[in-house]
Amino acid sequence: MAASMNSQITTESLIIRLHDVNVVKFGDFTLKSGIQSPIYFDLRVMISYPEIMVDVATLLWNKVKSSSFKTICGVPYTALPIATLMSTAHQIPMLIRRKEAKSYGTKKLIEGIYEDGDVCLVVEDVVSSGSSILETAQALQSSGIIVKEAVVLLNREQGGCEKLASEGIKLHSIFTMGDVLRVLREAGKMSPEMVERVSDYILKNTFQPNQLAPKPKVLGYRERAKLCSNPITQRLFEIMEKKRTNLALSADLTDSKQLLQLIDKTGPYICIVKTHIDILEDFSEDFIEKLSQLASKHEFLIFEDRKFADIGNTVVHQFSGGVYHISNWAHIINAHTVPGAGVIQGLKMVKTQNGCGCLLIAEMSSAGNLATGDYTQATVKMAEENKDFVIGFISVSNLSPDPELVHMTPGVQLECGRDDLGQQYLTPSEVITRRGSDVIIVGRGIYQAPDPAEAARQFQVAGYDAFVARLTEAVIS
Ligand SMILES: O=c1ccn([C@@H]2O[C@H](COP(=O)(O)O)[C@@H](O)[C@H]2O)c(=O)[nH]1
Repeated sequence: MAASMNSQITTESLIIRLHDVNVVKFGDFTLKSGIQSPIYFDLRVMISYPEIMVDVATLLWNKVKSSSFKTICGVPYTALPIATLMSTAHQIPMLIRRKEAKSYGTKKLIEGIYEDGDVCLVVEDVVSSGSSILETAQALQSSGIIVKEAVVLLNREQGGCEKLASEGIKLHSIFTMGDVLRVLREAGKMSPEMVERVSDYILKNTFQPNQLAPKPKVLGYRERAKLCSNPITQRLFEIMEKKRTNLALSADLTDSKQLLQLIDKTGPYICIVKTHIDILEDFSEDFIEKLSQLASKHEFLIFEDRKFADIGNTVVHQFSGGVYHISNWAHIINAHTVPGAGVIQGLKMVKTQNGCGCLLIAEMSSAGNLATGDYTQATVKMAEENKDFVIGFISVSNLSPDPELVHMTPGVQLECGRDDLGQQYLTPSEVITRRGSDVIIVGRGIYQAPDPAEAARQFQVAGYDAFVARLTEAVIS
């Protein structure tokens, strides 16, 4: 490793200082790709140590100063302040990539001044699979900016460099995982056993250039059922296995007689009936009794799509009381996380008839919805912290590798498209095979079809085939 231009900073001394301020952590960590790692570099800690930030920015700059670029762009968020330091110290204009395009105003993905064909250097803190650098590079490229090089503090040596090279991006790094292990071992800050454990992990967890990230193992429904501690998810996966279906019927009719007929006809093909009980014109206790009888007859769970979204105290009453007494009959409910964790605590307090699991609405299918980015991530965290009651997500993608958390996706039809009010449709194979969701939720695609039972059968086959394709792909890759 070379000493930097600033004679005070060597990469060795920087590694030791990063270790001493707790940037390097040992344990069991889940990386962005979903795989486990015994070592984690939390470089966000650096912002509390300005002198380290300046040294990192200096080292990065020295590494690339002979390259040719007109602007620099940090991968959000940790690399943003580092890129800012490089920009101000060397008077190189900076660009910022938005994680989501604004839905108002300029709707820009890239902030800052640039012209078509400008060359931009991407700055990042750590690279493992290379996917974060690639996301930023692709956003820049889609705005007409050329990305040929990226610079990173730590290359974890898990295939990111090769992946970026295969996409035409040359990666420069200050140090590698091998350097970290050597320096920390020589300084007596890492035991030989831990060095061996990490080296072994790196050897076994290298990303292939044609793979954005190693796919976590795809489990069958029977295996998932066995892994679930919550009786509702256990039961759901058992039904999915037995009936070979991942189809939830969104039973959005307003007449109870027609609704019961629809459910009876489609019952053999579904694992869940999703209701909006408050749209029924003629709700009665008798309807609930008949719905529960159909649930036993056809073996499906009842999901009331009430979307609780109030403070804990209020949702207690909404769930247990009022006209509908949802807690007496629903197996599954759902909640928005906008009120904070109190909504989960409130719902969890209610005594239920069937035991009840809650899905958190982490993403939505409708155009322009705000359940994205940090909101989605915070929702995933809430789910992981409340697994005694939260059984998964309403989402349009796979958000957690945890086999106990189930993903259910609305906005599904046999062809992609949209309705006039912002609903956006994906196909079963997009949702299940490519995006890794578990359950397709289908409403109008079934109940507005000329023959709803036949439509349900088609969705059952399409959804299940899509799952088998995901299993098969996982085995082959
Ligand atoms: O993000 C969401 C959350 C819930 N829904 C509900 O799913 C069904 C979809 O019905 P389709 O007729 O298949 O469009 C409906 O009950 C929504 O309230 C959703 O669509 N998107």
